[in-house]
Amino acid sequence: MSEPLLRVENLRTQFGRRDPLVAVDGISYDLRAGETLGIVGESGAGKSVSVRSLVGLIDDGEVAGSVEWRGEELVGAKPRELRAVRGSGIGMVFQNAEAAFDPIETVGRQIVEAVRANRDLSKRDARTEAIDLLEEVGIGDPAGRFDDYPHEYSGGMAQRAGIAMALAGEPDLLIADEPTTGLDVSVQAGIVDLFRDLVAERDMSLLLISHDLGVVSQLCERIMVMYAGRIVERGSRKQLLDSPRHPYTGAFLRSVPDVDVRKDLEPIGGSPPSLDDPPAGCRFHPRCPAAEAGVCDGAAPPTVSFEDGGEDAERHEATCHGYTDAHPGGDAFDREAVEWIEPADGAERGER
Ligand SMILES: Nc1ncnc2c1ncn2[C@@H]1O[C@H](COP(=O)(O)OP(=O)(O)OP(=O)(O)O)[C@@H](O)[C@H]1O
Ligand code: NI
Repeated sequence: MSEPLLRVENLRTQFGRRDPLVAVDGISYDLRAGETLGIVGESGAGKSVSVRSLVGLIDDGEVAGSVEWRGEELVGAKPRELRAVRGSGIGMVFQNAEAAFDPIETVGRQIVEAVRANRDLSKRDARTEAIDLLEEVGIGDPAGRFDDYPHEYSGGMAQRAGIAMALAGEPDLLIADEPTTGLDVSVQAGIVDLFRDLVAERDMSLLLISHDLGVVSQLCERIMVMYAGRIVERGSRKQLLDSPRHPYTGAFLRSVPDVDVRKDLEPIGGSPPSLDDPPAGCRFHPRCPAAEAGVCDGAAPPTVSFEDGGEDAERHEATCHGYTDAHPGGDAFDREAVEWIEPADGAERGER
């Protein structure tokens, strides 16, 4: 297997010192070339902070842990190095595309600048490249729209132009944070198709953040579920959608419209905890229908692994007390399926 492009280890981001708010609390994952990984979760789970922390975009908080990009450590790297990585290796797309542009400069000139910042091209060649990029992202009449100002683009076109900006440095990884949120449903579908084409044609990796499981499951082979600053479950799209193992994942799936099946939605009761004083034990326990007093509110839950999904199965893991003997369990917890149990930090090893 090739070395991962991105290796995130125990990433932790906090804001404030006296009463710190830990927005991202020790998350780890790898991303290899060509992989598509989605992070889903409710508002406030720490999804955006987690990806901004990767590339030096947290200016008023402290980032700890390790983020290796092609073997190069990014946590604590110099601003110049981080800018270089953001310019060429990693492209970023945000929800509010218009904010990626300077309102008083034309879209075309800004893309030319982004192209030239990363590649040694003449002005003329960079202009041709910028027009090609606008065409690639689906802007009709790209040469004609080159001299438009950002506000002259519709929301969907601005998002496409933002993607063109992110592609200007020929990135190997595209990080997109809620790239379709706030757009009309029909416009969203076009953006999803665009990402799918770009990933396939450019052989890029994609790290997609969204509260919209539909969008993530259309684009990502692997999915991680984040709750209150931590990853509570990870696996392939099929593993998570067909056999969710964490009660939060199950509740999350029941709370969002299905990609293709109509069903009754059940909102998750209660609200996510505040991250400046999270609940002890499993952070989901106050909302969890299967929570067990004395177990789930005690030690941090263990991470358990499941072997499902057939031959090319992903690593499927959930961080939950329900699979240990300390928990009375029930139908929701298929203990037979657990292959091994690894204690999370500070958690006791669960007996099988
Ligand atoms: N600059 C900051 N200073 C203090 N707290 C912050 C800052 N940025 C984010 N937070 C807090 O960090 C937590 C995680 O926020 P984040 O934006 O990552 O959530 P999210 O999962 O992306 O949610 P959403 O779907 O609403 O975008 C929230 O409690 C938020 O208030
Ligand atoms: Ni966010």
